[in-house]
Amino acid sequence: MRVKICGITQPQQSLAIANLGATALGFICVPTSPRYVTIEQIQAAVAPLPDHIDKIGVFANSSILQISETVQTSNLTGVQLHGDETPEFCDQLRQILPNIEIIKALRVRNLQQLETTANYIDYVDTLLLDAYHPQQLGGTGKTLDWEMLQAYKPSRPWFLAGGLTPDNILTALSQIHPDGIDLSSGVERSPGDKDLDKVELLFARLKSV
Ligand SMILES: O=C(O)c1ccccc1NCC(=O)[C@H](O)[C@H](O)COP(=O)(O)O
Repeated sequence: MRVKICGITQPQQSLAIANLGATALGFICVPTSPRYVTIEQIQAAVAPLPDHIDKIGVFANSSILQISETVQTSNLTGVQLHGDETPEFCDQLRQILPNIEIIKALRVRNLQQLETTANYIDYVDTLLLDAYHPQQLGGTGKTLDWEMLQAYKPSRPWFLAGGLTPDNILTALSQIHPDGIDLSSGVERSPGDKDLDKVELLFARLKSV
């Protein structure tokens, strides 16, 4: 299973988290986020990482130009679209960045919204389901309604996100079977400052899955 740790801000934590078992690291390119990182910070965090680690830039309602410039200058391998990007936008981005993984994040609060994820299937590589929050786009620590996701089987790989922690991860995975999981605030001391003990505990617990 893929495990993405999101909201990395400190270059020295990036390799440490990869060495603990993360398969993907996420860098927040949303200026309003407390986890926002500049292109220079992403470059420093990405530089020591081995090739097999996915390096994902997280954007929300950015322009195609902004995204493609950041991807190219930061050596990212994927983008996560965490705003209100349409399927058409994902399609256009695919034309510009054909070899980059496109992950569409959807903030889901009910079954009707869950069904709209089908609109993206033809235009993205991966889906990511996050919790809805009225003021914040991501990193909220809020969990989704896991019961609603028990029968969710899209024809694209998908990540479960939203309020996952070392303490609730096994409960979540006993109920639902995503292709990957994404954690941010559940393995932090404060926004952007990852707690390596919590990350280690997470991977120790995942060994039993
Ligand atoms: O983390 C942020 O601050 C953020 C801000 C704006 C858009 C997206 C953001 N994070 C996206 C992520 O991938 C988080 O990992 C995801 O929302 C889960 O967060 P958490 O509930 O804290 O595990």
